[in-house]
Order: sequence, then C-alpha cells, then structure tokens
Amino acid sequence: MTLTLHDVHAGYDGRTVVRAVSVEIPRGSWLAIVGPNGAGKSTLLKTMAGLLPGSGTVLIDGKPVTALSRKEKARKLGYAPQDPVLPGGLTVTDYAVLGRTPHLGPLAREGAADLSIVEGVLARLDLAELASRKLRTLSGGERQRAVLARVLVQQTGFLLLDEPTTGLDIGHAQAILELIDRLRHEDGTTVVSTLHDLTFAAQYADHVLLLSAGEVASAGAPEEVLTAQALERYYGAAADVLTAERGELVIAPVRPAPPAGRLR
Ligand SMILES: Nc1ncnc2c1ncn2[C@@H]1O[C@H](COP(=O)(O)OP(=O)(O)OP(=O)(O)O)[C@@H](O)[C@H]1O
Repeated sequence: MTLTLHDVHAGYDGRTVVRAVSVEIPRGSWLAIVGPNGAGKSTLLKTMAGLLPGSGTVLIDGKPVTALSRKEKARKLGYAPQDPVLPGGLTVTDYAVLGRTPHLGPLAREGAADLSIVEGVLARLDLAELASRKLRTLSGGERQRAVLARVLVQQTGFLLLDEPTTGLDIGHAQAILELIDRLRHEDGTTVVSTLHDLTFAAQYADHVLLLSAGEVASAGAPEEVLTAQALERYYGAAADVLTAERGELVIAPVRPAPPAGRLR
C-alpha cells in the first residue's frame, strides 16, 4: 500500500499548476500537503486520485492509478474533495451507505455487515443522532463529517483527504484526526491530506510537503519543514513555532511588530 509519485505535472486547460512533484508515501504513513492558497494542493491531491490527467506517474501499489478500473480504484482509494456537491435530499445514512458500493456485487444491495460498518463510523464521527436527517438540513461542520463518513466506510488502504477539518470545531477536528491516525496505526492505512491548520499538520503527519506556486518548496519531517522562516517566506506570515509540554509542535500566529512609534 505505497503511493509513489514520479515527476508529476498537472493543471487545467493547458495551464500547468503543479510541477515536477516526486514523493514516496510508504504504507501506514501520513503525508500532509501544505502551502498557501492557490499553491496547487488540491490539484496535486486530485492527480493522486487519478481524477486529473497529468504527466509523470502516480503508482498505487506499483500500478498506475490511471490504469485502475473505477471499481478497483474505489476499493483501494478513498478521496474526500474539499467542496463536494452533495445530494441534499439523501439522509446521512443513505449517503454514507454509498461508500459501500465498491464492495457490493453487480446487483447486490448492502447487507447487515455493510450497515453495521456505516453505523459504527457514524457513531465515531458523532453523527448517530443525525443519521436520518437530510444532508441539506445539516450545518457546514455536520455536512463535512458526513462526507468523511462516506469515505471511511469505503474502508480503503489509501485515504486522500482535501482539507478534512474545514468547518469543524476544534473538538470535532481533533476527533476525526485521531480516528484517521488510529486507522493508520491499526490497519496500516496510508493517508495524504491537505491541511491549512499547520499545528494539526505538525502533530498528525509524519511527513510534510510544502508546495509553493506548484512546486515542492520543501519536504521532510514536520519540524524540518514548518519553520518560522518558511512560514514567513512562503506564506508571508509571522508565526512562532512552539513546543508543547509533550514535545508536540504548535504553530502560533503572532502579530507582526508595529512600525516604530505606533502604539497598538
Ligand atoms: N478547475 C479549475 N480550472 C482552472 N484552474 C483551476 C481549477 N482549479 C484550480 N485552478 C487553479 O489552479 C491553481 C491551484 O489551485 P488549487 O485548488 O490546487 O490550490 P490550493 O493550493 O488547493 O488552494 P487553496 O488553499 O486555496 O484551497 C490556482 O491558481 C487555481 O486558480
């Protein structure tokens, strides 16, 4: 369950927005793709999911992602887009059940085992009480959790998650990241996620890839990539990189110093 990218270029309508990305993501590891708005994070993730044609190679367990049939791909790889179009009339359960489709036979309906998987995931995402609510009636964060539920019930060896914590409060964000982390430790799930929250990126990913204007600006362990200098250089941000009591990194924005003579 290794994901390998070699010299990947991708873009839209003849415009290249991601250039020369090579990276190997071993089984059970978590790669966070970070970088400023428009850097190409979602584009890179879509290319990994085989949803955007590009040049170079994306190999899933040694096989080009573009050579996998739709069903094969859905069994191996779960992809949660940043802003999916949702069928608002479906209930949370019916929507999550769709994630089981790749595991069913041609005419088969989902069985008790599938429903129990769905129930388990909904409970873990704090969605049990919303199970029979229509998607269109959910709040933004509840909808985001429903999207993640559908991907998690797919039970794939690879999870490609575009901004999984968008719209989630700090508690729900932490709970979902803990759940994903547990999957990678217990089942060897390989995770790639884009993340704007750099503290979460530092605390959950074992590898960080910083994209800037479509190119890899740096890649490595969180403490190597997420430095105050890099945040200044690539995001134009003033931030302190702190170490919490248990050694975890915390990326804290700090207000830039006011011009001399001006009081705050
Ligand atoms: N469907 C599209 N058609 C044309 N250009 C696109 C399309 N989607 C994205 N782009 C452009 O590609 C570039 C990279 O976009 P992408 O969404 O990959 O950035 P990102 O790093 O994920 O940004 P953000 O942090 O804002 O989500 C941007 O310049 C964007 O305008």
